Amino acid sequence: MKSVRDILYGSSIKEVVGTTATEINQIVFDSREVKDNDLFVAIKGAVVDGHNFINKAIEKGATSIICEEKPSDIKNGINYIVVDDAHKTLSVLANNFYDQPSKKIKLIGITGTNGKTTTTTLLYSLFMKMGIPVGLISTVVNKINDTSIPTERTTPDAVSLNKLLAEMVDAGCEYCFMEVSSHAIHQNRVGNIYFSGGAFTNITHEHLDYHNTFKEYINVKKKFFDDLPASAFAITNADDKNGDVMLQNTKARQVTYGLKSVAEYKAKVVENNFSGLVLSINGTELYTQLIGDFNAYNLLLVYAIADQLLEDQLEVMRVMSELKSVEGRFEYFKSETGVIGIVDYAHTPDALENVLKTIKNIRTGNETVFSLVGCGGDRDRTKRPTMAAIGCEWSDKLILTSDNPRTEDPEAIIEEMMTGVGGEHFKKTISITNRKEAIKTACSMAEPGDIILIAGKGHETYQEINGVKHDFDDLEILKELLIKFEK
Ligand SMILES: CC(=O)N[C@H]1[C@@H](OP(=O)(O)OP(=O)(O)OC[C@H]2O[C@@H](n3ccc(=O)[nH]c3=O)[C@H](O)[C@@H]2O)O[C@H](CO)[C@@H](O)[C@@H]1O[C@H](C)C(=O)N[C@@H](C)C(=O)N[C@H](CCC(=O)O)C(=O)O
Ligand SMILES: Nc1ncnc2c1ncn2[C@@H]1O[C@H](COP(=O)(O)OP(=O)(O)OP(=O)(O)O)[C@@H](O)[C@H]1O
Ligand SMILES: N[C@H](CCC[C@H](N)C(=O)O)C(=O)O
Ligand SMILES: [Mg+2]
Repeated sequence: MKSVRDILYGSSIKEVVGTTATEINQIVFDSREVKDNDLFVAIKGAVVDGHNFINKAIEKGATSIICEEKPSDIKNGINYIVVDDAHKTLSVLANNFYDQPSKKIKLIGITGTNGKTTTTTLLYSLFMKMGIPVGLISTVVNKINDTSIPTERTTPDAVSLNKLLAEMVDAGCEYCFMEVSSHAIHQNRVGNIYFSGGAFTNITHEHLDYHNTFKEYINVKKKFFDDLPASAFAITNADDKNGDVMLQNTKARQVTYGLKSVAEYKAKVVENNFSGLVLSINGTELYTQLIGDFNAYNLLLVYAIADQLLEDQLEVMRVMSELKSVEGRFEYFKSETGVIGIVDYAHTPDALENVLKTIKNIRTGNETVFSLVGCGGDRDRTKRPTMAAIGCEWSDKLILTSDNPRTEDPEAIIEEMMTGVGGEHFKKTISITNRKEAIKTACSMAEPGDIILIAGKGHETYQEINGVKHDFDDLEILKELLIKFEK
């Protein structure tokens, strides 16, 4: 058991009412999860203020409270520790409670708008195939060696993150590959975490509902690199307009990769078709089963990181050629009559454009490309017209439909998307609110050889409507309907 004092080490305290000698069971920041002898941290959130739940937490058994403002009704026998910034303090407490697990594992964090899940998952698979014990923290799933742990978010909160890292350390993992979302950097979920390496994929329009401006979004990502220690490496994409900005103030050792610019890790696409990508990396050819120009960047980054960590480059390349596409990331299949169905998690304008350009590059000629595109509710609204505009520019037939409407009216979301469709494209665009009906329509219209892209939900196995998650799996539905409509 640890006392409050034991885990406060490294935080700045304004005032203590009561004592810090009390032993605690767990650190909790949601009053609904408090149990006997827990420490409750009151956080001012985006929606509500955790300070309003202090008394609820005490009723449920909390004996110590971390807060930014001392409540007016101080309860007897309860300890109140007043701090400047509860979010920051939470990360200090979590690191100390689990004995700084990030210092006992080689933790590599990958940030950027697109490509985090793909690169972290490929690295995890590569290291597993090479027989190295490893952990993964990603949007799709968390892994401790072979064991899967379900995940709700891309980057866990500070307490869950440290707990997970401690479990990886106990299981003997030498490395962990982790997605670092901009929300997580901004909310200090990765505060005080010790990274051995950091990498940047790219930055484009996303999450401007949360970060307000693109500049603010860039600065949040940059902070991750500013905070890396001198002993770490920091790898950036030299082809991205903001790639060098990321490393401007980092203390870490700087490394670059790119396809177009001068870089330490340099690749050229030798072949790109439906059987895979062939790359030449620093002069050596790499055959892979992954498809698409954007995966050339992902594979190059995977190689660069593996090269920073391991000795045997040829073995790394050999095993990389065995890697399969990541769940919901350009996952494709061909029906018996030759219709190609692709499911991809492209839910940003840049990702959608990349996927559609990739399809254009590898199509052979006269086939029709059907795209099914939606935008999530309660998320960045400014991307809606852009996603629709990209959809009609790069496909022959565009079906606008629902993604996860969440609490919004799905038809209103589609109407906002429609404002991005120019008059000249009206003829090729249709709106079908029901996602399953939309997939059905594409399948019924497709002729042998045509290509259907279902974008936006990738690996997700649900559709969230009004707070309820209904079973929904794009790939499963697409396969089932394509067979039904086989001509
Ligand atoms: C905008 C955002 O990121 N919000 C996250 C944030 O919420 P918040 O602190 O603003 O929470 P709040 O609801 O205002 O509540 C404030 C505090 O009161 C507490 N509370 C609340 C109610 C109650 O009854 N009792 C109580 O104690 C809450 O636990 C919280 O500590 O902290 C919470 C705890 O960690 C998260 O659950 C919540 O994620 C929400 C659900 C979310 O959807 N986040 C998404 C946008 C997100 O983080 N996405 C990124 C990646 C996106 C990408 O990859 O593209 C991710 O890393 O997953
Ligand atoms: N390097 C890349 N550059 C541009 N687009 C990419 C890249 N890699 C993947 N994509 C596209 O972006 C989509 C999301 O990829 P991925 O899940 O790897 O990104 P992510 O950064 O983890 O996203 P999220 O922020 O949602 O967790 C893919 O389905 C693909 O369409
Ligand atoms: N990590 C992203 C995923 C978006 C996926 C898309 N299907 C949607 O629901 O908008 C988010 O939570 O914003
Ligand atoms: Mg991800």
